[in-house]
Formats: sequence, C-alpha cells, structure tokens
Amino acid sequence: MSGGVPPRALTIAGSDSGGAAGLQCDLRTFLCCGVHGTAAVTAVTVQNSLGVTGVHEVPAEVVAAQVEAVVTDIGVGAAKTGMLASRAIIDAVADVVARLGVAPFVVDPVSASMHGEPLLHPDALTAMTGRLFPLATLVTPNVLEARLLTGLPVRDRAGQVEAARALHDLGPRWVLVKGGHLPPDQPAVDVLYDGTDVLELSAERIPTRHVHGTGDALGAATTAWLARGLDLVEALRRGKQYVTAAVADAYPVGSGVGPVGHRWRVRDWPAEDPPPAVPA
Ligand SMILES: Nc1ncnc2c1ncn2[C@@H]1O[C@H](COP(=O)(O)OP(=O)(O)O)[C@@H](O)[C@H]1O
Ligand SMILES: Cc1ncc(COP(=O)(O)O)c(N)n1
Repeated sequence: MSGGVPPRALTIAGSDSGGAAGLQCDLRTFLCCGVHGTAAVTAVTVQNSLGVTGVHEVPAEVVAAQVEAVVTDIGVGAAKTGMLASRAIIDAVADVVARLGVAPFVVDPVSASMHGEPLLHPDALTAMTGRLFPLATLVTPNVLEARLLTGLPVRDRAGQVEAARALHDLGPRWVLVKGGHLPPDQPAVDVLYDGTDVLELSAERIPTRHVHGTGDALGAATTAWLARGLDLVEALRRGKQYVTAAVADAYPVGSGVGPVGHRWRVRDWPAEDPPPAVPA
C-alpha cells in the first residue's frame, strides 16, 4: 500500500477527552486496520477514566457539513456512527447519508457511557430507529441498548436473538446484539441476525475491568474492513478478533476504567499485512 491511495473510512462520533472511546478510539482503530480515518464530530465530552462530566453538542448543520466535506472530496468506503447526542443531529446525519448514498453504513446506537451517563437524549430514540436504522448495513446495540430499544429483558443468548429479530424488523440489513454486558460467567458472545439466519461470534471473556472503548473498537474495525472491501460477515469476524485482542491488551491509565489497547496491532503486525517501511 506504500505510496498508493489507502481505503478511507468515516466516523460520525463524539470526542472522548480521555482517549479511550469515541472518535479517538475509532481513528486509532482505523489506522491499525490500514485505513485512512476521517471524523465528523458530533459532541465534545468532558471525560476520563471515572466518567463523563460534560457534554457539548456540535450544531446539527455543522455535523452534516463535515460529512459532506469528507464524502465529496476524500471519498468514503464505509462509515460508522457513535455518539449522536440529539434528535436534530440524527435527522441531519440521516439526511446527508441518504442524499450522498454513504454505504456500507454501521450504526452503533450509543445511548450511555459505560459508567451510565447519558450520551443520547431520550427523545432521540425514535429518530434513531425510524430514521437511521433503515439506512444501516449493520446496527450494533449492546445488551443495555437492545433492552432500551425493544423493551425486552435480554438476559442471555436467547434474549439476544429475540432482540435481534425485533430490531431487524426496523429495517437494518444486519443486527448484532453484543454480549459484553452479560454476566461475567458467560462468554463474550455477540449474536448476528440477517433476517433469516443467526450467527454467533464467540470469544473467551477476558477478566479485566479495563473495557473502555470495546464497542467502538469492534464497530470501527468492522467498518475499516468493510472499507477494505470485505463482505459484512468477514469484516465482522475480523472486527471481533480485533476487539478481543484489544481487551487482552487493555491497560490501567487513570484511576477508574482504562482503555482497550491497540498496541498489540503495531507490535504483532501480521506478516501478511506489514506496516509500510519508514523512509530513511
Ligand atoms: N471482558 C471481555 N472479554 C472479551 N470480549 C469482551 C469483553 N467485554 C466486552 N467484550 C466484547 O467487546 C465487544 C463490545 O461489546 P460491549 O461491551 O457489549 O459493547 P459496548 O462497548 O458498546 O457496551 C463485543 O464483541 C463483546 O463481546
Ligand atoms: C464520546 C463517547 N462515545 C462513546 C462512548 C461509549 O463508550 P463506552 O461504552 O466504552 O463508555 C463514550 N464513553 N464516549
């Protein structure tokens, strides 16, 4: 790839000043997956390993303008959403994504931080499901978001499947109900549903409290592999491998919950996909 034009991906997401989640995690993941990352910022959060203490939204028309500027000049092979904050931002993103035909399009319906602080206004849920889900190639709720969006209890694998079926009826091509928040005695199983078949992506649950940014790393790695031209199931398999390695590489910065790590990808860069040589 050295000297050539790399694939490009776009994240439409909030900023995490602590650098664990949000667009910081997405851009780092894009780089580690060999893709040029671009970002439309939706909100600035005041955040660290202990939680979120402030949220400052970017005007909806500025979010849409960032998306348009990137798509019309740089080009986007795949895009994902993270924190979208408000109904106005969701409506603006839905409009610009539909108008410019941005695809594949991964929607992570982020509703709260891992500490429980809200990252989405409650009145924006219907815009999320009504406007964004029908445009999505893949939606990736965690168990808590699946409960919020469906009203179902979602306590185990059977609950994940039931929620995936209900969410698929809202229009996305694929639904992934992530299992990171299931009880610690259960493996980290994510359930993928395409309207017909159920596929499980399973990994051993790694015993660490430092899981800030797991969902963003999974979604961003999957988006990167979609931008590199892989089909959805293969992109997601690689995304799952990426996040499992990232959880294993997590580290304690700050006195609360630390970030998942991306250093493994640089240290152990696979032989079939070497980093470009550094010019002398
Ligand atoms: N302790 C863990 N060990 C291995 N994988 C994990 C662990 N915690 C979460 N995951 C995986 O990380 C990804 C993100 O899941 P989840 O934590 O449910 O999402 P979110 O970050 O959106 O809340 C999923 O693939 C999930 O299975
Ligand atoms: C800006 C931003 N976007 C997303 C998340 C969710 O990530 P997590 O569930 O790891 O807190 C976050 N905390 N902050």
